Amino acid sequence: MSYRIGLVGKPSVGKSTLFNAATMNDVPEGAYPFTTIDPSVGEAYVRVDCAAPEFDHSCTPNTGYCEEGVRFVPTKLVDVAGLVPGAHEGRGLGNQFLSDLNETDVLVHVVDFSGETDIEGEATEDHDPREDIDFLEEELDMWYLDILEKGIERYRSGYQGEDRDIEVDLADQMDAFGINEDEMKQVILARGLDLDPDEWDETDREALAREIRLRTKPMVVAANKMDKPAAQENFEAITEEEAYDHLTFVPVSAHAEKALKSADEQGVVDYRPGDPDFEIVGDPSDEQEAGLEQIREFVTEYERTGVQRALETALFDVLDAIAVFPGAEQPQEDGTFLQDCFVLPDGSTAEDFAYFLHTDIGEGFLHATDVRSGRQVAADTELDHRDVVEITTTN
Ligand SMILES: Nc1nc2c(ncn2[C@@H]2O[C@H](COP(=O)(O)OP(=O)(O)OP(=O)(O)O)[C@@H](O)[C@H]2O)c(=O)[nH]1
Repeated sequence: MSYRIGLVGKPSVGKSTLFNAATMNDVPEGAYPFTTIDPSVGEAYVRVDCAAPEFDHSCTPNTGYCEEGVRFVPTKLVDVAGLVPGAHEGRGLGNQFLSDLNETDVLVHVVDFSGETDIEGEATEDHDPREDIDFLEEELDMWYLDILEKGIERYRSGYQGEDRDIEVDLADQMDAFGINEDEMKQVILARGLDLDPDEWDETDREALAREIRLRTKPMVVAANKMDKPAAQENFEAITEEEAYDHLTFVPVSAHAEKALKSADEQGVVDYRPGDPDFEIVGDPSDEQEAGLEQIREFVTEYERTGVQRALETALFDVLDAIAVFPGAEQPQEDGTFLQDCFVLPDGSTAEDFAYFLHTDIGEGFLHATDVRSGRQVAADTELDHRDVVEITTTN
């Protein structure tokens, strides 16, 4: 499997700029693990510190690429179009939008923090970005609530037989969100509720829907247009507020990332995507140089342009996924080394990893070796981010 990061946002917030910047990559031909004719799905990369230098070898990536010790691991970026606010007029989110959302593992909500686009995406001044953040969350919660209510009806109708447990019917109904019975039960009990929906009032049902949404559709807010002073002010204020503690914010200038990647392609700068700085190596015009220096000020202050960081935060912080290298201490006979780096769910064990590589490897699993320490690792040991693991099988 490959993770899918969904990019959402109302019109004119810079979603296309961010999508293009993240997927505009000068990678060697044949480095693409998947080709797609769907323009809304692009290949982006997440950065992982390569393990190869620790073994004094260079890696030979099968997919993605490696630049000076940083591995760029492919991930899918999906432009989920169709977030057109209007639900305040009772329109709600479109079905296509919702079904596309279902196919993503984590969301990056692009919000124009400069306040220069109104809720419909038209140019304005002093628009409050909180409205956009709240809007998407509330709409998602209503969507979840709708499905939760259907699950409750299903339980009440006794459709699945008399002795069904509520968590079973709810988990069945909400299957597409990837929540199982145990997790459903946990959510209900954590809210201090009985396992009987007749005891729940509307507030309880709304709270359950929200909790399930937060667990199954985690989100990063990409605070875009942070190169503008108004955006910076909004960012400072909003990220301080308790009401937004449950969200992860990343300051972004999609503009800056795109400009740096273009300048890098033109040979004007040397820039590795996601780095906190760049070097001017070509011969820019005065105007271009002034623009680049402005960008430098921004990336220095905010440490990076934020485009890479938004994607990495989504996978590695919000989803808590881990990147694992299958490998051995020495290069293969053909000279290849650490060809792969896979992104796996949080909590993956050595055995899960074996099955991930191939069913035969999973079925023949004997033991795993942590290549750094040379120690054997049991089947049920949870792996860590950046582990290098060799699997030994019976066949
Ligand atoms: N200052 C600034 N402007 C940006 C940034 N990112 C995008 N923009 C500008 O914002 C406007 C909208 O950007 P788009 O990328 O077209 O926005 P979108 O969200 O894809 O809009 P639609 O295509 O209408 O859905 C353009 O004029 C961009 O140049 C940024 O980081 N900083």
